[in-house]
Amino acid sequence: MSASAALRDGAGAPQVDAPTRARDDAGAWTDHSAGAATLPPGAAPPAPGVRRIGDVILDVRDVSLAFGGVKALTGIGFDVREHEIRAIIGPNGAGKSSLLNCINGVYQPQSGSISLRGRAFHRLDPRSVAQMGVARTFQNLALFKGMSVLDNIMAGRNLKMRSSLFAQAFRLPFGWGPANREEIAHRRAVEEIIDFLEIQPYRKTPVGRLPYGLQKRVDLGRALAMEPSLLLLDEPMAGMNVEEKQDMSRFIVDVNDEFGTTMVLIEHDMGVVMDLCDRVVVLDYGRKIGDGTPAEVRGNPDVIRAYLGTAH
Ligand SMILES: Nc1ncnc2c1ncn2[C@@H]1O[C@H](COP(=O)(O)OP(=O)(O)OP(=O)(O)O)[C@@H](O)[C@H]1O
Repeated sequence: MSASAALRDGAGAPQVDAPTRARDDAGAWTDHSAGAATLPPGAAPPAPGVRRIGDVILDVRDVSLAFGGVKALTGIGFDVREHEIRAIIGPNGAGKSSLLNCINGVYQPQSGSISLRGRAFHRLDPRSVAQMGVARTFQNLALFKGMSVLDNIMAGRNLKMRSSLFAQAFRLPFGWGPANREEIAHRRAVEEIIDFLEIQPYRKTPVGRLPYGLQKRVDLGRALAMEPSLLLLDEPMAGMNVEEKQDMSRFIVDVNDEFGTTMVLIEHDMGVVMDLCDRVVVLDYGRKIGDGTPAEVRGNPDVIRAYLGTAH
């Protein structure tokens, strides 16, 4: 199926099953679990634990970024609301990764502003942005392939560890001392993530020996270990087969439901985008050409033209 057909039909190739509950095109809540009913737009979610879209937490205003003569982003503005799943889509080279890299502090835009809960990111490095609660997964995985699943996720916990390297290096024996107590608490948190992502059988397996889909799940676990309030997912389904995509879709919905984590994801599979996301930003040649619900974006002539390749 062509990209334009996928966009029109809201289906990627291959199609991924819808998660257990989602919003329909009119913004109504739909719970696909047994006995669930569709609520009118704006109505309260159907059950406790199901997310409520809140106020704007990430505000991107008029962001421009150039690499020499290449304008990667021009005057981009959009917002993300608490508990929302937001997608960034666009053809290759549209500027999606550059935008994510601006949001997590890897790139400093030449103009514009980005703020999280009213706090501007200006000139903040990636570590400081991470300390503000922004975590990220990577298109090409950022895992230590020779280390176990457990140790990789533990490494993601690093930012939350308070005791100094000195204290960790000179632990007191028999489990005493703050560094030991802290490590026990962090290990417990990591084990909970491993249970949540259903990767217990692989906890001691070196990540490099796992199938690609499971490695992507470990990368998600590494990011979750930071307990982020905003999670940036760079092509979480890239390179996956249908079954792996279904699993990852379910975990994204579950993370959003159970932890209330707000998410921004870059994704090429239109079926995934249309099923999972509340609102979609569309980029093309570094400019924003669409922004709205999946239904709005799907019917936007500029977006259709960009995907047909006739917009330029
Ligand atoms: N570090 C860099 N140095 C120079 N040019 C860059 C750099 N990063 C991105 N670009 C350019 O900026 C533009 C946007 O690239 P970007 O990777 O953000 O697009 P994308 O939408 O993520 O593409 P894809 O879907 O192929 O990953 C492209 O023209 C790219 O060549």
